[in-house]
Amino acid sequence: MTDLSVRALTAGYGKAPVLDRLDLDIPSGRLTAVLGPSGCGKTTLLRCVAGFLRPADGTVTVAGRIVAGPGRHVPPERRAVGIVAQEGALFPHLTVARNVGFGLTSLPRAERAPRVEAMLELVGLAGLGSRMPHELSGGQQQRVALARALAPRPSVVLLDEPFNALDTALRGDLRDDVRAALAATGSTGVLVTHDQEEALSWADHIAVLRQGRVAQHGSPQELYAEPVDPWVASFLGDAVLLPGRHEGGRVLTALGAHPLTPGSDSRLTVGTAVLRPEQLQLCSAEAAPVRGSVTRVRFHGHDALVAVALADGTTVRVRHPGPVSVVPGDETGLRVQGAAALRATAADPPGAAGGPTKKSTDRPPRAGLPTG
Ligand SMILES: Nc1ncnc2c1ncn2[C@@H]1O[C@H](COP(=O)(O)OP(=O)(O)OP(=O)(O)O)[C@@H](O)[C@H]1O
Repeated sequence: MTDLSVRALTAGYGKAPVLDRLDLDIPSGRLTAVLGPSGCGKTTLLRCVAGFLRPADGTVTVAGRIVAGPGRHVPPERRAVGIVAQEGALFPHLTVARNVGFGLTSLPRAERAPRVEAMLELVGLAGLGSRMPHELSGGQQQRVALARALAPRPSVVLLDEPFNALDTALRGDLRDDVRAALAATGSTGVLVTHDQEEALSWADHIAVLRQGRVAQHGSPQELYAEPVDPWVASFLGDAVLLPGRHEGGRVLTALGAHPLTPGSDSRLTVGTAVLRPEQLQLCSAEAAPVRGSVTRVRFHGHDALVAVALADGTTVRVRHPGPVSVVPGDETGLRVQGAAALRATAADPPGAAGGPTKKSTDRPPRAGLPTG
């Protein structure tokens, strides 16, 4: 079942559309992250769903009702869509309780105060209804914004990068609490973000946007293990991309022979093999099937990323748990665990990877990694 469905949505601000016949189904009662590089159209999509922007073409359906389509534009307040903006956007002259109760005009007066109190309790702010927004911390303001969005029992809650302005420690806690509040109300949540880690760790479902279209959608696990192409692989976490050849159910790369992931197209004979740096292990050079020379070590606390140049000049990156004893210049052996996905190398549409983009944060796929 789906609470939000978008079909062939085309929208933008000038001649060239930002969203280009975009299709997307958001599963009901789940949390979906809409993830993509800056400028790919995430906020534009959200604005079309919320009703702040009229699409040029296509439809938006919320809880089975078309709210935007040819000749149809339901105003934002009648769409059953709640919104949590980047920085709360609370009404500064209203108390917390009046902010939360703002959308409850259709509720009988006697039921409003209990509903506001229940929402404040849900977001961990019971008893703070009489405060003014400026008397709250940034995290508390975001909680109020969530309570306000949930109060009218919307079909869908849109969260537009709501954790961005908060420091790292607070972000983690608030994310967990927002997740719990959405789950407790059975809400369908849509989080717009460009933070891959946030999407992977927070969402049940991810839709990756690239240049106004959905490049891939599915569970975080599916997308990480079976990215549809090298661009999605690189965008969603670190990837080791190597020329690969399919032979008898295995992929042959400069790192050896690897089983093919179940989602790989077995008819593809050559392409780009996708591995993750945590699948690679350092080992002693003597007995190793593959050897290389360490060119860089980056220590991150919980793990270290080690760049290793292979004999053919390709550089690959290894994620090693905890501290690591090798230093640049050392010879090391490499082992690979698990399966590799094999994807068509030219799967990207023209300009999608490394080509001109409206903003420049699209990360191109890399075959191996640069040294230094
Ligand atoms: N009001 C506007 N008028 C004209 N162009 C706009 C407007 N808003 C956004 N754009 C352009 O539309 C494109 C998509 O913008 P959008 O805000 O949807 O991207 P985004 O994926 O949300 O990016 P970010 O992650 O940086 O917020 C960008 O090229 C942007 O410059």
